[in-house]
Amino acid sequence: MKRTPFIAVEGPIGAGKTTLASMLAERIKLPIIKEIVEENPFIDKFYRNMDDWSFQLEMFFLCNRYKQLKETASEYINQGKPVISDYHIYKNLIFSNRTLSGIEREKYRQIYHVLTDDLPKPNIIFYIKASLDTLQQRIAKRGRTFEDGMDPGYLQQLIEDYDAAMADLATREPSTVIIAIDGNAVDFVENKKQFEEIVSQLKEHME
Ligand SMILES: Nc1ncnc2c1ncn2[C@@H]1O[C@H](COP(=O)(O)OP(=O)(O)OP(=O)(O)O)[C@@H](O)[C@H]1O
Ligand SMILES: Nc1nc(=O)c2ncn([C@H]3C[C@H](O)[C@@H](CO)O3)c2[nH]1
Repeated sequence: MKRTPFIAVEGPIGAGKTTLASMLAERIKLPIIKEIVEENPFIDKFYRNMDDWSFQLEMFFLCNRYKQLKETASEYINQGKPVISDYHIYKNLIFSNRTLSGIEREKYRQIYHVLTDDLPKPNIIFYIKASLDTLQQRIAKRGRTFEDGMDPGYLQQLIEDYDAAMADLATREPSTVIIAIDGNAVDFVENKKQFEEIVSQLKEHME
C-alpha cells in the first residue's frame, strides 16, 4: 500500500527549518505543523541556567510535540493526507541526550518511548546541515532575545549530535528517505533554482 507522505525538516538551531518547511508548504500546497516557540515558559530560564531548567524544558517540548503529533496522526496521516512539519519528534532525544544526565535522562527516555512509539513518524526528512559560523549568523539575524549569547560549544555539540542521530536513524529506519541539504552552499531563500531543485526532490519521493 502507498504510504502517506509525512515530511519533516530538521537540523540544528537556526538551520532554516521553519523557513524551508513554510516555503515548501506554500509551494506545493501542503498543510504545515509548526513548532510552538514563543509561549514556552522555560526557554528563557533554560538558556540562562541549563543545569537547573533542562528537565522542565525538555518535558515541556515533549508534551507539546506529543500533543501535536497525535493531532497530526488523526487529522492528516491516518486519513491519508500528506503534511509537512518543521521538526521531527526524534529531536527530543537529540536535545535531551545533550542536556540531561543520569536518572533524569533515563526517565525522560522512557517517557519519550511510552508516548511516541505507536505514533506515525515522518517518512521523508530534509536534514539541513550547516557550519557553526552559518548557524551563529542566522541566529543573530533572527534576533531572539533568549538566544543572545548562546554558548558556541553547545551549538557545535548539537551539530555533531545531529549528524550522529541522522546516521543512526538511517540505519534503524532504512525506508525513511533522508535528504541532506548543505545549508552553507544551498540558499533556498535567495536562489530560486536551488529551491526548485529541492521541490523536485520532494515531489519525486512523494509519488
Ligand atoms: N538559506 C538561508 N539563507 C539565509 N538566511 C536564512 C536561510 N534560511 C533561514 N534563514 C534565516 O535564518 C534565520 C533562522 O531560520 P529559521 O527560523 O527558519 O531556523 P530554524 O531552523 O527553524 O530555527 P530553530 O531551530 O530555532 O527552530 C531566520 O532569520 C531566517 O530568515
Ligand atoms: N533543549 C532543547 N530541547 C528541545 O527539544 C528543543 N527544541 C527546540 N529547542 C530550542 C532551540 C531554539 O533556541 C528554540 C526554538 O527552536 O528552542 C530546544 N531546546
